[in-house]
Amino acid sequence: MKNKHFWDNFLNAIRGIVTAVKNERHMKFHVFATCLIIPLSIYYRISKLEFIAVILTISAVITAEMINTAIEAVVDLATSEYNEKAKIAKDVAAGAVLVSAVFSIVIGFLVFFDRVSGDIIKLF
Ligand SMILES: Nc1ncnc2c1ncn2[C@@H]1O[C@H](COP(=O)(O)OP(=O)(O)OP(=O)(O)O)[C@@H](O)[C@H]1O
Repeated sequence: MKNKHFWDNFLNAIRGIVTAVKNERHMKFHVFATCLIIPLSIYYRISKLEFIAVILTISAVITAEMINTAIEAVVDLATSEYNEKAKIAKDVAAGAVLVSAVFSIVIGFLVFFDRVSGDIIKLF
């Protein structure tokens, strides 16, 4: 019985991820970026610590985007009228995505810029 409960919750969570990817343009971009960054990390043999930073960054961005999506859905469910509290909830949730996205760019720059630019220079 407990196991069934666990699997139901697990499947609901997977469904939540699939729904977010299907419906949210930004989520599609995050998945695309992840599919690019992981092989790039392997190709450049980045250190374990750098990889930890990359993974944490990816999960922070995706998590923030999913929470933002959930908050947008709940706010839209609560009101279709203009509401100052609705505005605060949506703006703050969007702000969380922006914070994580900005730091992901900083981490990406610190980890990959020298390596990628070095390879590009070698090409010419
Ligand atoms: N009910 C509302 N009351 C007040 N302001 C709102 C309301 N709904 C949306 N807004 C404002 O409009 C902005 C955009 O809201 P919207 O729901 O279109 O989300 P979005 O950022 O465009 O996300 P997405 O593109 O993923 O749907 C919000 O950040 C908020 O400032």
